[in-house]
Amino acid sequence: TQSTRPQRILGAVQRNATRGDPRSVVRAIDQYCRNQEWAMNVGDEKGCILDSVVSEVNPATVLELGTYCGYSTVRIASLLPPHAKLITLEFNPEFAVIARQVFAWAGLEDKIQLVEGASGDLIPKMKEQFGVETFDLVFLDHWKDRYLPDTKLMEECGLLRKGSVLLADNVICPGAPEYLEFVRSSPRYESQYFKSHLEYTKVEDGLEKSVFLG
Ligand SMILES: O=C(NCCCCCn1ccc2cnccc21)c1cc(-c2ccc(F)cc2)cc(O)c1O
Ligand SMILES: [Mg+2]
Repeated sequence: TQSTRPQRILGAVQRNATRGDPRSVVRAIDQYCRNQEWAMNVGDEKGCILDSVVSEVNPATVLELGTYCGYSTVRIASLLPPHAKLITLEFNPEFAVIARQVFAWAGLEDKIQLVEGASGDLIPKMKEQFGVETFDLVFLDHWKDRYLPDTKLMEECGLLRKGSVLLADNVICPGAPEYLEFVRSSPRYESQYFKSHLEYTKVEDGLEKSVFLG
């Protein structure tokens, strides 16, 4: 039977990366997706911007919306301090199966908690079910039309504190126009655009970093 793209990405990791070496896992996925077949990982160019924001925030609690194969999850988790907590939400169970194996190959399964389901259902349960107070960093990389409603939902659920950082992928391509308009015009957010390119292409894309001012 035909393999899926996530299965082929996992195969590339298992063939080319070293167990327990997160950077080699990231490199193996980037080489496969650049040379063999495109996939919607944040990629190496935007990934460096992600790395710099994670290092600057040095978060104790991280929420990632949109796991896919776990590429950005591995990038983030490999930069976290020892007792930090990374929760990543994935809607597609097939993606979740692959991502868990990628985390294991990277040796990061103890730092990452993958939860399956829809953000709109899971965000209101974060405090009671996952013992989270607030998130220091949120990486938005799921359905682009959910960026804005989920940001408002996180505010309503008290999951953001003064200084919480939202980092959103794909604000140009595929685009999240309502989200961009909101964070750039709201007095409760300080936003900054990091111009880059759509993963593995020359098409413009970028990350929007927005600090919640409380
Ligand atoms: O669609 C994208 N990502 C979202 C995938 C689905 C997420 C589903 N999901 C996960 C957790 C979760 C929780 N709640 C609800 C839903 C949830 C995406 C697309 C492109 C892209 C594609 C084609 C093209 F021509 C150009 C660009 C590039 C990217 O970097 C992307 O990220
Ligand atoms: Mg993306």
